[in-house]
This record gives sequence, C-alpha cells and structure tokens, in this order.
Amino acid sequence: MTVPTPHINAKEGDFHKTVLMPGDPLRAKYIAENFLSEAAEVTNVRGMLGYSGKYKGKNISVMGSGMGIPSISIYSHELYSFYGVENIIRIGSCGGYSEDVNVNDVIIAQGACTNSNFMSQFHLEGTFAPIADFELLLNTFNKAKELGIDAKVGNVLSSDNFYAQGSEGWKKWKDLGVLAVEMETAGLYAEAASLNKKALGIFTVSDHFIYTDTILSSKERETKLNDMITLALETFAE
Ligand SMILES: O=P(O)(O)O[C@H]1O[C@H](CO)[C@@H](O)[C@H]1O
Ligand SMILES: O=c1cc[nH]c(=O)[nH]1
Repeated sequence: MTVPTPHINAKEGDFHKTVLMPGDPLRAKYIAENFLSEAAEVTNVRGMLGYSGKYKGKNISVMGSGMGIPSISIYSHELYSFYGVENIIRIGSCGGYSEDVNVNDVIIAQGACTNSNFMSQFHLEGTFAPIADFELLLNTFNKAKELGIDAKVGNVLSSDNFYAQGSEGWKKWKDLGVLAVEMETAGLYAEAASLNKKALGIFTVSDHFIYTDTILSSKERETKLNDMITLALETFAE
C-alpha cells in the first residue's frame, strides 16, 4: 500500500518520526494551536485530525487515535507502516483504580493488560504481555523528575468497555496492582511490537473509581492536561 492510506490523507513525509497520539482529535488540535509553532494540519479523514509542527524549534507530530483498540490499531498501523513513523506516544486520559493515584496525576504505562481479543491474531500458544519501549519510558520518567512532575509508573488496563454492566470486576485488576483503566494502550504496544517500532502510553487521571469527588469534564479532558502534554513534548520533540 502507498500513501494516502484508507484512513490518513497526509502526503509522504508529512509526519515526523515521533507522533503524540491523544484519543480525542480535538486534544490534538488544542496541542497544535497552543503548544506548536508552524503547525500544519496534515490529515483529517473522518475528522481524525493530525498536525506536524515544531515545539521549541524541534520537530513533532500529533494526531488523534479515536477510542478503543480497533481505532488506535488502524491509525498506528498506517503511521508505522506507511508514513515512516518510529515512535507513537499515546497521551490519554484514564480512570484511576489505585489509592496511589488521584485525579490530575500523571501515569506512565510500563505494561498494559487487556480484556480485548486483539492478540488472537498472533495465534500464540499463550498470552502476550504488551509492554512499553524501555528507552521511551526511561526518558519520560527522567524528564518528569526534571520537570517536578510526580509521574507514577506501572500497569494499566486497556478495556474494551467504558461502561461495564453492573461490574465490580475492576477491583480484581486493582488488587493485582493495576493503576488505572483506559482503552487503547495494549493494542498500541502490540502493534508496535509486531512492526518492530516503539510505543509508550502516558495518561492523566480524569476520574477515579474510589475518589469519586472530582471528575474532569469533556472540555477539561480536551484542554487541561497540560502537565502530561508538556512532559511528552519536552521528552520527544527532536
Ligand atoms: O482521553 P482519551 O485519550 O480518549 O482516553 C480515554 O478516554 C476515552 C474514554 O472516554 C478512551 O479513549 C480512553 O482510553
Ligand atoms: O477509559 C477510561 C478513561 C477515563 N476514565 C475511565 O473510567 N475510563
């Protein structure tokens, strides 16, 4: 296949080597408009906006992934396979499970469990453990320290369902040390592994299953995740 692809109408060379990937395409637009210089929209198929520009004079791209593993697997596959992208950094929101995290905290996903059937395509005689690229993780962790951001590192759950019908099942994940739930990272890590590329997931806790007093609104999830965004830009613009 050549570019443009079925889901991305950018030209060859439009994307930089590293793409920051929020679920919300309007978060991508917010980043392009508020953090980047020389930002140009490079793709907009189905409203899934993507931009390339500069942060403090260094190259970076940002593009929405949509919600769920099927959606991020399409965009990450096309970026890795046809646009020469090497690193995808998911910058997401998540729901806190652990007492050790609270709303607005930043989490870095060392691993991503899942209840998705996505890995069945690999026909493994066992289960695949989706993990972050170690170098991307280490660089992000060190940069967080430098910036005074208290980032928690650990496991997340990439769930196929946002609304779990009458389920208390989240507690079992929490008891296994899973910090938070989101919906894409296990698929992204698997896509990267299968294509010999690199990926990392960074999150801001937007709501919490125990500490239920504060919930970020959809507008806040679009525009108020600046610690995480700054951390990703400071680490990965090059
Ligand atoms: O805010 P984003 O990055 O979309 O991430 C989280 O928010 C969505 C659910 O509301 C899912 O995509 C989940 O992973
Ligand atoms: O997937 C998600 C994202 C934010 N909050 C949740 O509870 N789940």
